[in-house]
Amino acid sequence: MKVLNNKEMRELDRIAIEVYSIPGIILMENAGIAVAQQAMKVLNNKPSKKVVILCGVGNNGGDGFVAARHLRNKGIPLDVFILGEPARIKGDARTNYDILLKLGVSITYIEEEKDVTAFEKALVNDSIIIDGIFGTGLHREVEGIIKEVIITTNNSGKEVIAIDIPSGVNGNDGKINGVAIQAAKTITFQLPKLGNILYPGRAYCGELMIKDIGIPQEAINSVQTKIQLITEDDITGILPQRRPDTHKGTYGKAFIIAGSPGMTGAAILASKAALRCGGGIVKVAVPQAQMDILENKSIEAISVSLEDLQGNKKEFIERLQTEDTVAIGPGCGQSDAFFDTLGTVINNTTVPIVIDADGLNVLAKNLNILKNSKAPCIITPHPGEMARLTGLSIEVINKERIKVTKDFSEKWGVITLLKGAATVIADPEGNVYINTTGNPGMATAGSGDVLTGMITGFLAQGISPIKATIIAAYLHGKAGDRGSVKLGQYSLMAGDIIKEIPCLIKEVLAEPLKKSNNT
Ligand SMILES: NC(=O)C1=CN([C@@H]2O[C@H](COP(=O)(O)OP(=O)(O)OC[C@H]3O[C@@H](n4cnc5c(N)ncnc54)[C@H](O)[C@@H]3O)[C@@H](O)[C@H]2O)[C@@H](O)CC1
Ligand SMILES: Nc1ncnc2c1ncn2[C@@H]1O[C@H](COP(=O)(O)OP(=O)(O)O)[C@@H](O)[C@H]1O
Ligand SMILES: [K+]
Repeated sequence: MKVLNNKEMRELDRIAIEVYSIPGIILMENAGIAVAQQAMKVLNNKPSKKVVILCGVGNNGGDGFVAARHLRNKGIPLDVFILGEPARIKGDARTNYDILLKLGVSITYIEEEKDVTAFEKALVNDSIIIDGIFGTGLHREVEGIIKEVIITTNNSGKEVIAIDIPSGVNGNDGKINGVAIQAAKTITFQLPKLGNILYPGRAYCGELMIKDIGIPQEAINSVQTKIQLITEDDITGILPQRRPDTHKGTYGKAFIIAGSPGMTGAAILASKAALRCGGGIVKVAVPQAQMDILENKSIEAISVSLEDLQGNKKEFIERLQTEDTVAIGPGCGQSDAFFDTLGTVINNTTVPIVIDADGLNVLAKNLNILKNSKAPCIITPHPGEMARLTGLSIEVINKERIKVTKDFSEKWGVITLLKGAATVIADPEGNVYINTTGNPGMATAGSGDVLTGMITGFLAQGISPIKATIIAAYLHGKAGDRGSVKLGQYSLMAGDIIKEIPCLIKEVLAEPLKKSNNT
């Protein structure tokens, strides 16, 4: 699903209105109805009902006026507050404002301190607040009386439904323009905005709902953007069904170089995750001393002595050429011998390579070795590893997650998966995919090793590098979400993420199976 910035959303509205002749007032009506319906759902659980609606003077406020009219028709007591000079209400918003005036709806204009007090007084008992102050038109810091109203709203403890995007959140990047409404629910229209998806804005949205307001698919197709949100629909049906006339070779050979003394777990987690994701044969190169532990804990994986490979480069290169994918890095340590091993892999592999963890830490010593690669490379840094690779601070990386990931992919010709909330994936062509599954319970040792194993398992089966990365990121986060529901975020461990993989894969495979059974 496309994710838009403010300008692209305005362009989409323009195309719907001018090219496809859908009157803007219809879009506003649909938007306002969606908000009113959501408010009714929330109110159904409350003994006494009242809605307080905050409206700015733009179209976000216009949506608020429409919601007010529909709630009034349902007999819901209302207080409408307007923030800003009413003379500035124009166009469709003006039409809807005038209707409210004709209906005699109580409207209070918040211009000075005493009006903020009136707003506070309106917040009685089980009232809820609808936030229609600013949407995609926010363009500078929120100050003065509006800032006060937002702070009062946040301190009130009332449930807030935000229209399109919580007021104060910048739709372009999720940053906060001074202060922002903390919503329980946000209803955004047609497509998510970047500010709904990227932190901190995403945290201000509460539960995000994306409602169709009648913009045609043709209009959506014509908006140029390279940024996509990964959704369940994108994942369902991508994984190939298993045909009866196949064998383990059909599902590919994955070679994972992982683990070192004290970190055998990384190799175990990655190999198990690769097998659970359907890789046919998983071989793991670990130091000789780790082979027994690996074989005890991951009985289906084949172990190989890393020292033997490092000692016999010719055999190492021959082995690399028989694999369908190679992953390198989890728990490997940062020795010179390992840096050399990474160079051997990069120089002699033509199948997709996944580089993670210590693979990235040693890669940071000389990124230019990437230039020798004839293989598609996928790198999976967390912000700390990305800082080592780029020389940027972790703070800058987290503030500019999309730009940093995209720039790195374009510069080095790799697929980059920047971990964290939200995970950003970019390819060398400048396409960006944002993943929002996952939770802070996954901030636990080894969960990145599981992700590496998952990507590797999908790659082994011949799924394209970008698709394998996208599917793995989505399912890894979703497995973490399921695990956290069962065990709690405090107690989730990396191994618990692996346990959730089988059911999730069954679910995303189920849809095309049903389809093929029906034909
Ligand atoms: N046809 C359309 O364009 C549609 C737009 N829709 C709604 O319209 C919204 C966008 O409407 P607008 O473009 O009118 O913009 P907004 O309603 O978000 O806000 C613009 C108004 O707020 C003022 N403003 C912006 N930042 C300010 C600040 N920091 N302090 C004080 N005042 C500030 C601007 O000067 C302008 O008057 C969307 O978020 C969505 O809710 C929906 O009705 C669907 C259809
Ligand atoms: N707050 C969070 N929200 C979503 N996902 C998270 C969060 N914290 C961690 N994760 C995910 O957990 C994984 C952690 O990986 P990583 O830091 O490499 O761990 P390790 O090196 O211990 O294996 C990443 O996929 C990351 O996106
Ligand atoms: K809003």
